[in-house]
This record gives sequence, C-alpha cells and structure tokens, in this order.
Amino acid sequence: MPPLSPPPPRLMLNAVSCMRNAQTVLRDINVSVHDGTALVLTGANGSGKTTFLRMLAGFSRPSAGEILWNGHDVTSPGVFQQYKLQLNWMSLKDAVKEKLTVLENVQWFELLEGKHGRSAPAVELMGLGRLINDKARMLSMGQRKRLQIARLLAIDRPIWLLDEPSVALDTEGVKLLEYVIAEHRKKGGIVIVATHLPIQIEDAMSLRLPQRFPRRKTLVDLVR
Ligand SMILES: Nc1ncnc2c1ncn2[C@@H]1O[C@H](COP(=O)(O)OP(=O)(O)OP(=O)(O)O)[C@@H](O)[C@H]1O
Repeated sequence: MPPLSPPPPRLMLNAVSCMRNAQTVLRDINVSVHDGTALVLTGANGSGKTTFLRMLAGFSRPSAGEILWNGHDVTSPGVFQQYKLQLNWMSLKDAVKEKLTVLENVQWFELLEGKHGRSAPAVELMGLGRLINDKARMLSMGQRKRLQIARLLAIDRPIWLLDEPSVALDTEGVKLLEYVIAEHRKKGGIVIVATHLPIQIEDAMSLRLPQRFPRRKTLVDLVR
C-alpha cells in the first residue's frame, strides 16, 4: 500500500490580503490550519489582528487571495452558509444581556444553536456557579469574560476565533482559558487567538503581523 498522504488542512489562507477603509491592512498572508491546532496572532496595535479574525468570521472579504475551508472558497454563498456554522467568535464586545441572569445569558445562545444541557456545567466550569442566578449586570469585567468563555463551551462549534480572550481575567481565569483551549483542541477543534498577553498554548503556530506604518517617535522613546 502506498504511504498515506497527510490530511489536507481544514482552513487555508492563500496569498490573502484585506483592506479596511481603502487601505491594505493585511498583505499576502499564507497559513494552513489543521484540526486540533492553534494559531496565535500577535503584532502591534493596529497591525490587523482583529481584521484577520473578522475576515475569517466573514465580516470582511479578502481583497486578494482566497480562504479555503475543506478546500472550498468560504466567500462562495453555498459554502459560507455551512462554514459560518463552524465558527465561534469571541470579541471584545461581550454581548452580555444585562437583564438576563448569568445562566440565561449562556442558555440564550445555546438555545439558538438548538442545543441544551451544556450551559449550567459551562458556567460552573468557568467558576461562576455561585452567580448563576444573578443578573448579568452585577458581573465584573473578568466575570463577564468568563461568561463569554462559558458560551463558547455551551455552543461548542469547532473553529474558535478569539479576540483578546484573556483581557480582564485573573490568574485562575487565564488557567481556565488555557484549559478549555487545550480540551477543545484534543477534540480536534481549531483555535485562532489574537492577543497581546501571554497565554500558554502548547505547540501553537505563531503569526506576527508586521507594523503597518513606520513608527514615529513617541514620548516613551524621548524619555528613554
Ligand atoms: N471600523 C473600522 N473601519 C475602518 N478601519 C478600521 C476599523 N477598525 C480598525 N480599522 C483599521 O484597521 C487597522 C487594523 O486594525 P485592527 O483592529 O485589525 O488591529 P489590531 O492588530 O487588532 O489592533 P489592536 O492591537 O489595537 O487591537 C487599523 O489601522 C485601524 O485603523
């Protein structure tokens, strides 16, 4: 029997560029992402990390190149409908509904997904069990972030797009985030993270986006 060829990447970016506000933010990006892997995006403020995630989420289209999911261009209408059901997008805007309880905030998304029974364990895992019936408006910033992560777990889609997921989390919260990322990958899930803060993600691929404009001297340079 001939040697088996490795499986094709689940996601592939071929020479992708992306414009925002008539300016090229991302230029000629090539990345292959297989099941169970993680990609960490780093780079200076404004280098395009959020733009990268937004483009993968389908909010912006590539201005050049192609994004392939299972070998199909995600911008094709038939493909996009299926592709977007694979995605779980966690942005800095937390979409927490203040008048609902912590549990209802997670269940709301779970129900939309046609699933049930995952919300309470997810809330417990994220250390919010004591607050499960409290109104979400009572939550601190870090607790709101934990609630967002509980939603990821309850919705349980394969491709996670996480924009600064550890902002506002305490040390235990970051450990929980690292744990849920590792568990998701063990199940074959994909995690793409934009971050400035160190997160321990084993064997993650790293993509550092270049600074977009030559840097001008700042007050910090002058002080140095
Ligand atoms: N809504 C918008 N409309 C037009 N241009 C935008 C918009 N949001 C961001 N940009 C521009 O796109 C570029 C990349 O922004 P982006 O938010 O992707 O960077 P980032 O790497 O995520 O930055 P940060 O580290 O500050 O979060 C920036 O130069 C910014 O000015």
